[in-house]
Amino acid sequence: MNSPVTIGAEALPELAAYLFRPGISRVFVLADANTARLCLPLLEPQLPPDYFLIEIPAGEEYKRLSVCDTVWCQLTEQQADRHAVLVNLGGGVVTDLGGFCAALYKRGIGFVQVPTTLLAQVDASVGGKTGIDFQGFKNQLGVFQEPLAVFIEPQFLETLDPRQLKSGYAEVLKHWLIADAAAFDSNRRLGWLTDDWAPIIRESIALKQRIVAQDPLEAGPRKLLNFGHTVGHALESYLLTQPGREVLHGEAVAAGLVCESWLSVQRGLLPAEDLDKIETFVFSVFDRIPFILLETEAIAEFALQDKKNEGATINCTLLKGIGQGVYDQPVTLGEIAESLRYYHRIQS
Ligand SMILES: NC(=O)c1ccc[n+]([C@@H]2O[C@H](COP(=O)([O-])OP(=O)(O)OC[C@H]3O[C@@H](n4cnc5c(N)ncnc54)[C@H](O)[C@@H]3O)[C@@H](O)[C@H]2O)c1
Ligand SMILES: O=C(O)C(=O)C[C@@H](O)[C@H](O)[C@H](O)COP(=O)(O)O
Ligand SMILES: [Zn+2]
Repeated sequence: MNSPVTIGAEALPELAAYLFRPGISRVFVLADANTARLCLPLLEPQLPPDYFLIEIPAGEEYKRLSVCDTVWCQLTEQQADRHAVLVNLGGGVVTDLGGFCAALYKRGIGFVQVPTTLLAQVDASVGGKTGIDFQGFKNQLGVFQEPLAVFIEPQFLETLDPRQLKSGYAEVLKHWLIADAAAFDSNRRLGWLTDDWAPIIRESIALKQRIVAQDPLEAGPRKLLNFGHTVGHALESYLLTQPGREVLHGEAVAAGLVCESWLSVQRGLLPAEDLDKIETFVFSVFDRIPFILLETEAIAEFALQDKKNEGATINCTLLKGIGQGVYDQPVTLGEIAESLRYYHRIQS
């Protein structure tokens, strides 16, 4: 069942009411260095006075096991019991890692998500995927565990870097491509920037929750939400191994949307003019990610660890039209590399 989500100015007051309920022994807040500084001041008046802050460093490189160790150590030192609640205040790194830590601590304590990036507000905070990166592979360790509730205050986005806003927009675009052709069409005319994110957040969350409700453990239709991620995660993971060339999750997903749309055309599923519309929209928002042709095979190899795969078969989510995703489409390593070469060609 989907967790309850509150979006808007009422979100933080509702969180306060939630945390003051009887039965919660202590409130722990997990934040990264940036959200502790920039977002905690807005949240703090809503927290019980004896809350305990656990602060971790910011960035994807810290979505890793050693950081979970420090979180579990602090929970243990503070004698957190099973009735403690962890409030994850941050972007997708904090909501993924915090959810994972909460799910494992004493076999599971409750957690709530307070997402502070656009990416986490439209995607990462809902649906119950939690996890960390391992051995260079994205989200290699994780569990499905729904939060107790999600509280979304769009005001947090006011301090967010525009590059991070764009990164979140890639997941919004993904949602439209798999299931909402009308939104894709109207927004490609309007452009990506807005000063009112609330309606976009509301619609994205509703669309994601509809899909998750059908298939919470990703045995079938939830794979639609992974469109762009077979190639996107491969590119993101490869570039994480290249100091100074790291890209944001959403930036890699945006490239993945183009590559996997191209694969959809190659399969005869998507008309070429739709690929053209998708590319035009993507490149109106995102810069091209630079890599050289010699790197395409090494990037593609990361797709061998994709979680949708079955044995040696790489299963991709593709499009059979704008707004119509289709999952479990086998593709070869060679085709993935070819899609990256296509992306490289349109870069130059
Ligand atoms: N679980 C899921 O369903 C799901 C979905 C999509 C992405 N993800 C994961 O989410 C992660 C990416 O999340 P992200 O893009 O939010 O990155 P992030 O958590 O690293 O946040 C991006 C940066 O913004 C800073 N920040 C956060 N909120 C801020 C604010 N309000 N003002 C100023 N700075 C702020 C952070 O400190 C960080 O430096 C990836 O690891 C990805 O795999 C998970
Ligand atoms: O919620 C989902 O399902 C998704 O696939 C959403 C993705 O945007 C997200 O990046 C997710 O973490 C990817 O999961 P993974 O199973 O491919 O690691
Ligand atoms: Zn994603």
